[in-house]
This record gives sequence, C-alpha cells and structure tokens, in this order.
Amino acid sequence: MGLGECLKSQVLCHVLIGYVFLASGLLINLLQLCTLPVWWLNKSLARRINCRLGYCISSQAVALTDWWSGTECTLYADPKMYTLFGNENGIVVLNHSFEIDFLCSWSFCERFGVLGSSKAVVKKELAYVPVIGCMWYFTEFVFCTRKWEEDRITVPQSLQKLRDSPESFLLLLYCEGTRFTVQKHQISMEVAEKKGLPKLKHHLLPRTKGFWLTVQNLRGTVAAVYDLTLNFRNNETPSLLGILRGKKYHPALYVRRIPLESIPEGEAECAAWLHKLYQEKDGFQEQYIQTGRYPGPIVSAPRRLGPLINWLCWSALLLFPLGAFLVSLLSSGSTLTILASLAFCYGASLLFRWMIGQTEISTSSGYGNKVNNS
Ligand SMILES: CC/C=C\C/C=C\C/C=C\C/C=C\C/C=C\C/C=C\CCC(=O)SCCNC(=O)CCNC(=O)[C@H](O)C(C)(C)COP(=O)(O)OP(=O)(O)OC[C@H]1O[C@@H](n2cnc3c(N)ncnc32)[C@H](O)[C@@H]1OP(=O)(O)O
Ligand SMILES: CCCCCCCC/C=C\CCCCCCCC(=O)OC[C@@H](O)COP(=O)(O)O
Repeated sequence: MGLGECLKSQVLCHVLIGYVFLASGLLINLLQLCTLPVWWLNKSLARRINCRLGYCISSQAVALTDWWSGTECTLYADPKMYTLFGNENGIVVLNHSFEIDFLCSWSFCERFGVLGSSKAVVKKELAYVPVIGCMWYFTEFVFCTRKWEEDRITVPQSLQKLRDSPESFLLLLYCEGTRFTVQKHQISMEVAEKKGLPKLKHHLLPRTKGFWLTVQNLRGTVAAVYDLTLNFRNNETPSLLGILRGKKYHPALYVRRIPLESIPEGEAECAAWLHKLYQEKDGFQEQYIQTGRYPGPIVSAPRRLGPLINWLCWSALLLFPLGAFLVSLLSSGSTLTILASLAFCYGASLLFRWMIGQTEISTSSGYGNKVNNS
C-alpha cells in the first residue's frame, strides 16, 4: 500500500474531513441566514449569493470524489449536444440505484459550471439533515412529501420560483421516487402488470405525476430533458464511505438530450411518454451490462481545480484554529475540559456518520414498499 492509500485509510483523516465539512457547512449556513434581508431587497442578488455559498459546501463533496478518491466518470454523449451542457436550463432524469449517484450528479454539474445553481426534487425529510438541508432550502431545492394531495399544491409553487433563476440550472428528478431495492422492484412490477405496462428489469416503475408537474411548470424556462443512465463498471457497489476511504470507482453515464417541445402536454400522454423513456433506459442498462458500453461516442469532461482549491482553503482556515485549540487544551491540563472536548468530538463524529448513513440504501424509506404508495 502506497503512502497516499495509507493516508486515505486513516480514521484520523476521515475525522478531519468530517470536521472541515461540518464546521464550514455550519458557517456557510449562518451566512445564508444572513442573506435573508437581501431576499426582500433584491431576489436575483440573493439567489446569486446563495448559489456561491451552496457551491462552497457541495464542491467539497466533489473534491472528495474527484480528487481524493480519483473517481472518474466515463461520459457517453453526442458531441454536438455536448456544447449545450451547462449553457441552458434542463430537467435531468436519472436512475436511482446507487448510493453515490448524487455525488456523481454534483461532479457532473461542476464540470459544466452549474454546480452552485443546480437543484433537485428531494424528499422533505432531507431538509432536516444538518448543513445540507439548510443549503438546499436557500438554493431553492424542490421539497416533496411524496403524497400527491400535498405535492400537487406545493411542488408547482417551488417550481415556479425557478422561472426567475438568474443562472443556468439543471433540475434533477428521480422519477422512480425512491432507491432501487429488490422488494420495491417486485412491488412496482406488480403495479406495471396491473397497468398493462411492459416489465422493467433494472428500474422501478417511474412515478409520472412529478415529471408531468415539472415539465408543465417549467415550459418556456427549460430547454430540454436530459435523460441520464448511470451504471458502474464490473458491478461495483459504490458507497460514500468507500469514497471517504479513497476508493476509486468507475461510473459510466449515458446522456441524451430531448427538446422539451417534443414532450406531450396532457397528463396521460406525458405519463405514457415517461413509461416509454424508462423502457428505453432499461434497454441501455441491459446493453451496458452485456457489453460494458453505452451506445454513442465517449466524450471528455475533465475534472476542474475549483473544488480542490475551495476544499484546501476551508481546510487551511479551519484546521489552524483546531490545532491551536488542541495545543492550548493539552497545555491547560484540565481533565474536565479535555473530557468535554473529547465528548464533543465523539458527538460530531457520530453526527457525520449519521449523515453518511442517510446515503445508504439500507436506510431507504418504506416508500414504494406497498402498492398504495406509502
Ligand atoms: C450521474 C448524474 C449525472 C448528472 C446529473 C446532472 C445534473 C444533476 C442536477 C442537479 C444535482 C443537484 C443536486 C442533487 C443532490 C442531491 C439529491 C439527492 C437525493 C434526493 C432525491 C430524493 O429525495 S428522491 C425522492 C423524491 N423525489 C421524487 O419522489 C420525485 C418523483 N416522485 C413523484 O413524481 C411522485 O409521484 C410525487 C412526489 C409527485 C408524489 O405523487 P404520487 O407518488 O402519489 O404519484 P405517482 O405519480 O406515483 O402516482 C401514483 C400512481 O403510482 C401507482 N403506484 C402505486 N404504487 C406504486 C409503486 N410501488 N410503484 C410505482 N407506481 C405505483 C399508482 O397505481 C398510481 O397510479 P395512477 O394510475 O393512479 O396514476
Ligand atoms: C468533504 C467532505 C464531504 C462529505 C460529504 C458528505 C456528504 C453529505 C452527507 C450527507 C448528505 C445527505 C443527503 C444525501 C442525499 C442523498 C440520499 C438519497 O439518495 O436520498 C434518497 C432519496 O432519493 C430516496 O429516499 P428513499 O430511498 O425513499 O429513502
């Protein structure tokens, strides 16, 4: 094992990474709270400031993925469409089967310069995750309860706010609504059978209402739907803990651009269109599993230095005071203060571990475990 790999496997390194992420995140959340008056004075300015503040948090996770673990995504896309990525608003439809698919999505956004402004339709429970929840609130993520009676009112309200976005954005929508598990797959295929729809092998049956609402509310604002299909080489099962330990993964992503005008307006037609899209995606996954390739040429999207510089700056800013505090703590010799500090560090490590736990499929909600949605 080389020096780099040995360093990456050290728990102390993970604790320090967690410390920088949590401390900087809470500081940035505080700055976001301070922008409240700006929202009343100048919404566009408030949005721009919050995009940059949000970038300071999410790009740390990108630095961890791109630079610490060295994970590199192979991108399959039409080179003619490639120039549009990041230069127009888009709705991104992505399969939801991997614990780090959200990290891959951040890394993708960073490479096309839209990390700060990009958003997702996320379950409301994630609004209460420290650091991330507050950041997403201020960068206008669309929160949903996954209960149609509530979402049909609140989701369009949040989507309408995106129409005034001063910067290009990608809006990520996991139409499957929950992460893939064998049980959820089985249940959703029972639903497919009842609806007379063809069975999917690699996806859950997509939930169509959220997609229809999103397309209808963003017509005139968004230029295209980006259909993304993600898989990993050699059946890798990537995890955030693996990334933290410096493990390199090999994602492969197939991107198609579909102009928004080509998507039907009526709810039933739009739902049928989405079901057909998922049947195609299922075919692409099967092709990848059989041949190790998606259709289309491979294009290059190199990692950028921004996330690394941001991460190093926050580390320098926060590790020096930590070092100074530790020295003064040890020289004070007070057992009580030392014990209290150790207890605080332990609590913070538990919080960081709990946050990582939120990304693990084993903690997935019961949504989709029953035919009646609950
Ligand atoms: C690799 C990636 C690279 C690049 C990505 C590029 C860009 C990324 C851009 C931005 C990134 C920024 C941030 C990303 C970071 C973090 C995000 C990470 C994770 C969070 C994600 C989540 O939280 S996912 C969960 C939340 N999201 C959603 O749920 C969205 C989809 N959901 C819906 O549309 C829902 O439908 C709903 C929310 C609108 C609620 O409505 P409901 O569920 O009631 O409606 P349905 O449409 O499902 O209608 C009900 C019909 O469903 C049938 N049914 C019943 N049981 C099932 C079942 N088990 N499976 C399927 N269908 C079922 C039922 O019969 C109903 O049928 P009808 O005929 O009556 O319609
Ligand atoms: C430099 C340090 C970087 C450390 C990076 C820490 C990263 C963030 C830690 C915690 C983030 C928690 C939010 C992650 C959101 C992704 C979880 C997810 O994919 O949501 C699942 C949701 O779709 C469906 O939920 P269910 O499957 O129904 O349940």
